[in-house]
Amino acid sequence: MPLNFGNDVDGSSRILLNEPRGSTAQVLLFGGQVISWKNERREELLFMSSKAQYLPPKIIRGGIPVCFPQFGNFGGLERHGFARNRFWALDDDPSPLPPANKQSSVDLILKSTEDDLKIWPHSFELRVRISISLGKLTVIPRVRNIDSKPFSFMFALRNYLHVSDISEVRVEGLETLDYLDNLKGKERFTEQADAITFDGEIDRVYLNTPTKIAVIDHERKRTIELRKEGMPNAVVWNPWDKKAKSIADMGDEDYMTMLCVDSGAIEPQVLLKPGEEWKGRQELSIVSSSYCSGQLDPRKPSGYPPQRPSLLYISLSLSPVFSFFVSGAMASAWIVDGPGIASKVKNASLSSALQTRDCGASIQCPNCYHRIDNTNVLVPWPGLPKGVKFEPTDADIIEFLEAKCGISGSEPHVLSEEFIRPVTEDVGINYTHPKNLPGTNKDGVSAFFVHKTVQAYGTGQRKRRKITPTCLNEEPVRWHKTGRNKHVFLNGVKRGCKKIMVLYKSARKGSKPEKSKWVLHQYHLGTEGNEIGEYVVSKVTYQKEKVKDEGESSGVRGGPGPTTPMTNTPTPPRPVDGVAGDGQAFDDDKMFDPFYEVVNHNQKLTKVHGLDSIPEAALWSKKARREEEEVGVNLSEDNLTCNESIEASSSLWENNQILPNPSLGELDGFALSDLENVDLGSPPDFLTLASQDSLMNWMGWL
Ligand SMILES: O=P(O)(O)OC[C@H]1O[C@@H](O)[C@H](O)[C@@H](O)[C@@H]1O
Repeated sequence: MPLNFGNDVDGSSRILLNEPRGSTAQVLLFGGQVISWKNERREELLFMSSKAQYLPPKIIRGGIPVCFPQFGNFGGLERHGFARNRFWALDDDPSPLPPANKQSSVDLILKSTEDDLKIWPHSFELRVRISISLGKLTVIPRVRNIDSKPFSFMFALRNYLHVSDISEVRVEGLETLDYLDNLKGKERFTEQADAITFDGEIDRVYLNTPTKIAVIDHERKRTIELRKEGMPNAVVWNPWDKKAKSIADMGDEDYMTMLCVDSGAIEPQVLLKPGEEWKGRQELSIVSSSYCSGQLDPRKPSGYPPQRPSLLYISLSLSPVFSFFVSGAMASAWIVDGPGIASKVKNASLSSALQTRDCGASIQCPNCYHRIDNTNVLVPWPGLPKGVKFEPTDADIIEFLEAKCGISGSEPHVLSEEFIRPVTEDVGINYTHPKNLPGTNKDGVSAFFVHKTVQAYGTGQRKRRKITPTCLNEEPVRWHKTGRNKHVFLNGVKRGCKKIMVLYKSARKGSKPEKSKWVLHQYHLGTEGNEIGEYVVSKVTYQKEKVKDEGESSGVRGGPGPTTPMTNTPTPPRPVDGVAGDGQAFDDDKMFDPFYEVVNHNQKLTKVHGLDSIPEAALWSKKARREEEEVGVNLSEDNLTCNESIEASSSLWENNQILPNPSLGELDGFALSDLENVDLGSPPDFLTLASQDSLMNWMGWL
């Protein structure tokens, strides 16, 4: 396939790279420079100055300029060398690299000219291969010495990253390293901060850096991971306001939305003998909303601040996505050696000292960056601390599903991979009694499963929710949908749906089906009636009696304040279609408004909706109710399910002989108890403690 070219206003060509999911990159022959990289949502990931000039031989401020054969003013040549303001050519012979797939990759070459040799007397060939794949931009630079004498050079890829707000950005992976400070005459310092944050000009060349560096953009909930080979330096540059004003091709406020984190071979320089070739590699990839410190290069030294006793609310490292609540001093309270997380640690090819220090189990508060000290655990494989509860929000689960179904283009969060367990058996979650599911417990801690949509729904339109007893004395039970589906919003956009189901023991003749305390939340992508994606997440919970526990009340409400604010799943705009938010579920006015009685005095409605109808009515907004009154009773698939349950469980009920009692007292109790089940949206601001036993059980299953 031929390369895709676009023409610039100045007549020069830009090469357009694209990959099937829609991400793109643009590359100029001038400077061999990437000037744009967009993800599949067409979001630009690289910064381009608002005053960028495309006027060769002027440099272009933004994208990824190539600095060669010098970086900055580390030598006597023009700043950052001359490669960035030369016209490069397409490289037809990128050997020894195999020919590029031209749809997503381009090979460029810059050869020294007569004029260049006057400035820098070394014959060279500088090549870059630029390729994109889903969520990733790769640059492979090579320098070949075609001279008769050795030469040394510097090389850097200046990555102008586009960030939402520089003061909300953090760079991880450079802590404890030495750097040369360009603002202080290249004096050498040691990085003291746990992570680099920005509140002023910065211009540093970090030495001996690890292969992975993370640029975490809190506001955008996005992390760019920089992986590099052959380039031991990382440069961090932001001119801040004063310097930005002095840079002609930079807008006064541009510094707020940019950060350069460069890969470089600067100090030491690269020495090449005649005929030799140097090769580097850089990958920039988007790591969805979260990132785990422990995943950074394990070779990096880690500093741990002294442990803080007392209560801590923590979230895994860089993102407030997965929430945990931890109680008590943590020194000796680690759950260890579950075959899930811990087995990874065991398998890591690290010394045992490093495994216990930086094994992926280290956990950091996203607000104060306090990292829990796990250096003093007695047992060798730290896992999760005592009392830690995996409690993703609805939005987290939808994000996980998007990643799992390949829709977001990012990898599922590392913890979601650990805790949302895949079920591959033909028998889906819906057909197994929840008490028999692995990892479930009656302590109020939820178990999470991801499984194929077909395993959730069976075949056809009807949703199979009847659970076949596994032994003779087991009662038949069935999931009943309760309440309306709840839309789940990501950044204000409806991206998924949550169905809430309660397990009922099927009714015997003459009695009502008896509600159990098992609750199932089933999440799918898309909107109601337009479900998409191959997978569904099921969250199974046994609702514990609400007993006021000392630990809970002190820890959850009245205890010393956590150091970090809780995850804030953005409150979505109120849906226009009348779906109630969690807050509405407890709105007494709505629960006991006149419409409520109307619904339940309407025999037809009561019969059709059956058990599902009452909490649903309580949850409806008035607007939705009015709409439904106008259009009449809507026989949804859930109504069918109810009919299905009627057939299966009770002939009396089927014959409408045991309608729910429409008296207020009965309805009151009924609605309230069901509403307890209906809540269960995003977790509350402070989570209750999970028992260590339940986690042990869970991890045992893992
Ligand atoms: O304006 P340029 O040449 O792209 O360089 C930008 C900055 O790059 C930094 O690396 C240099 O240390 C600064 O001195 C310089 O201002």
